[in-house]
Amino acid sequence: MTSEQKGKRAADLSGGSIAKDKVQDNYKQYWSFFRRPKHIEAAEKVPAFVDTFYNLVTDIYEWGWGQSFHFSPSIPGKSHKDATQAHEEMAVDLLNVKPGSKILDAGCGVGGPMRAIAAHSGANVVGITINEYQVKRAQMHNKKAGLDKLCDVVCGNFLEMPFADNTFDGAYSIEATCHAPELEQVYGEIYRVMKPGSLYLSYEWVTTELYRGDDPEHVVIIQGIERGNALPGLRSYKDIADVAKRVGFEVVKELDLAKPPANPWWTRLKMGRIAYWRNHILVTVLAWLGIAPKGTVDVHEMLFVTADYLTRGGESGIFTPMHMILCRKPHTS
Ligand SMILES: C=C(CC[C@@H](C)[C@H]1CC[C@H]2C3=CC[C@H]4[C@H](C)[C@@H](O)CC[C@]4(C)[C@H]3CC[C@]12C)C(C)C
Ligand SMILES: C[S@@+](CC[C@H](N)C(=O)[O-])C[C@H]1O[C@@H](n2cnc3c(N)ncnc32)[C@H](O)[C@@H]1O
Repeated sequence: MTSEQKGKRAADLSGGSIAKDKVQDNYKQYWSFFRRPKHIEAAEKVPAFVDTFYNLVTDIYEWGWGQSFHFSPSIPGKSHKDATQAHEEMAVDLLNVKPGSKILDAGCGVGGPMRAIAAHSGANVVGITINEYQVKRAQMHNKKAGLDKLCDVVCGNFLEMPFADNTFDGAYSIEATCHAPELEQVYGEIYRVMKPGSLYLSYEWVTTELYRGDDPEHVVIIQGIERGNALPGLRSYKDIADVAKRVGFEVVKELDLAKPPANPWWTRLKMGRIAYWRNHILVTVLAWLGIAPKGTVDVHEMLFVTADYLTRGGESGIFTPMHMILCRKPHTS
């Protein structure tokens, strides 16, 4: 059984691993990072800040989006679910792995991509996430989908992974390495744990060639995207291949999957607007009744605003969440 099981219900919204009465404080703490920019600039503080963010948003994401926490180009005549799955399967097809091989999912969320990829390829997937609550959710979903033999999940930091050198036959990361304070650190770690000759694919969040740092509107949009998605600072598309090469990878392919002929990835966000209002009312009532933790309304409002910044980033073409890079770890390094 591989298809996604029915997701979270609004009445099950929690603060992840945070105690119910601490959700509001953690939300304030999340914002305090942006009031003291030095804190997000201090690289060692970033994983804790990202962990707090995912405690706050994981249930809302699952409830309102599904088990795959990423975007995909929309495909005419296909559902969001099918378009998401196609985007995930493409990643593993490019890795060229055989059934039984062992691949890494760096930043695996609650494992939507991992399950689709394991089911499609027959590969064993090991996922890593900084967030303990996501580990529990992912393990539960893996079991429910009958994929727990192929899929394993570890709680840890992808900047220093608990895996030996040359462990994996391939690796991928889907919209996750944008959380790393230094891309070089996470690419370096992924490179270390991959076997020589194997491939790594990443879908990166970046600013595009249309972004102008001297255009105030561009700056507002990008800042809005960073603040609503726990990003220590969006990179330019230009930096990705340079970093990959610097850690030792050969770059096999690099392209922005959002560019035409792909259909816009942000239509799903725009189409959801009526549902977001319904969700807002539901969350407000549940929080008022004491069923959802205090603070859930604030988190939901933050995501509501974020959806708008993301849409503006997509429509203006200054931002893409699917700058794809495919790299090989050379045989001799
Ligand atoms: C890769 C990352 C996350 C990408 C997306 C999965 C999420 C980005 C914004 C999220 C959402 C925005 C609006 C929410 C809405 C108000 C609520 O009612 C239901 C959930 C949303 C649609 C939510 C779902 C997930 C996102 C689309 C980042 C973090 C690097
Ligand atoms: C937007 S989610 C994407 C999840 C998954 N790839 C998907 O598409 O569903 C980003 C993921 O990266 C993980 N992550 C971010 N920083 C991390 C770190 N330093 N170490 C491990 N995981 C991290 C988060 O915990 C989260 O699971």
